[in-house]
Amino acid sequence: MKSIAVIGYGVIGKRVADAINLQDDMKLLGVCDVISDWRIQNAVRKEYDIYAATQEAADKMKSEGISVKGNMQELLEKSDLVVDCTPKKIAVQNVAIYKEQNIKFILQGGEKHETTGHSFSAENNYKSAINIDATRVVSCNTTSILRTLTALKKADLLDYARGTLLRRATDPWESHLGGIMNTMVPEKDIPSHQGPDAKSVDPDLDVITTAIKVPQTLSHLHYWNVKLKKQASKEEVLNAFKTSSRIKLIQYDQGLVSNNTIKEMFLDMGRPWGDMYEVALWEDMLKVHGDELFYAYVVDNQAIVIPETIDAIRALTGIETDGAKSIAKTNESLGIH
Ligand SMILES: NC(=O)c1ccc[n+]([C@@H]2O[C@H](COP(=O)([O-])OP(=O)(O)OC[C@H]3O[C@@H](n4cnc5c(N)ncnc54)[C@H](O)[C@@H]3O)[C@@H](O)[C@H]2O)c1
Repeated sequence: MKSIAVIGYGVIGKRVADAINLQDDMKLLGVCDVISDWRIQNAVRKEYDIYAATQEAADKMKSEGISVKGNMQELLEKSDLVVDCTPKKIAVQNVAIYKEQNIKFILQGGEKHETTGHSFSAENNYKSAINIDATRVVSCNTTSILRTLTALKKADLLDYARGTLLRRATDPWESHLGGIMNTMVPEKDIPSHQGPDAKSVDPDLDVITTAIKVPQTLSHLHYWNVKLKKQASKEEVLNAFKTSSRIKLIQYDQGLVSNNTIKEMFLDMGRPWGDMYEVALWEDMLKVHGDELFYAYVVDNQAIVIPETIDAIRALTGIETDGAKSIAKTNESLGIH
């Protein structure tokens, strides 16, 4: 049983902590943060051991009646692996501490590939992460790109892919602080960073992305134009996507006509926070025209990297050397069917 620490109990960290807690081959040792408000009270309610990243944070937590188990160093000393879910610029500073402590670590997509030298997407490169010291679970958008293009690649259908990403402006809980309203903000640079980022996992992919920020908070929406290696039928393409357990084919004709209706369905399903770990790809919208393929999907940015992180823990600690088995185990625990 491997002992896992989570540093940063925010949007991603709290979900990763719960997901670790659901596994029978790893143990959540504790969560570490600097906050002392309602956000960390969620961890108190769940009876997680709470560690403070700084002395100042420890004092504040104690003054709020939070029982502090120890400091970050003490948590790391007891752990086999740490998942750092702090914001960018902070995680990168923690890397020196993890290396000094000689502890395996996983960073999230806000960090650069160079920080770990390995980037992870379970269905693509699980094998290359087995027993290594560090990886970066790529961002929500990049994870969706890799899942979909890997499925096409494995079916020997993929020549090249060009995608346009409509990106949510901010996370729901922070929408009082920022985000855009009544406008759309295109990214100046083409390609946007997500296409090149997918190549940090799979350098062979020929993928170019453009991106635009849109005024809503629920999820991202991607439109893709793919050049296939040969003329194919819609059925062949769908069969390729069906080989991924983390792509969910959805029907526009079933009333799933927007990102808010999709979110509502996942809330109805009883998923925590209405989380959608899968890429929701419209089956009836998908079109094949000769050797050209067109499709669109929705990405729940807050949820999609959670199963990936659990698989990355199994790979790095070596508790499962078969990627397919890890994916199946993670899926079962999170209700991905
Ligand atoms: N939010 C998303 O949709 C999303 C999706 C995919 C990947 N990511 C990536 O995940 C990472 C975390 O993002 P997030 O959205 O969860 O951020 P967040 O701001 O919601 O949470 C970060 C947490 O880290 C804590 N923190 C800050 N400084 C700390 C320190 N020194 N020690 C310990 N804890 C500290 C904060 O208090 C907060 O609770 C980033 O790399 C981000 O790019 C985010």
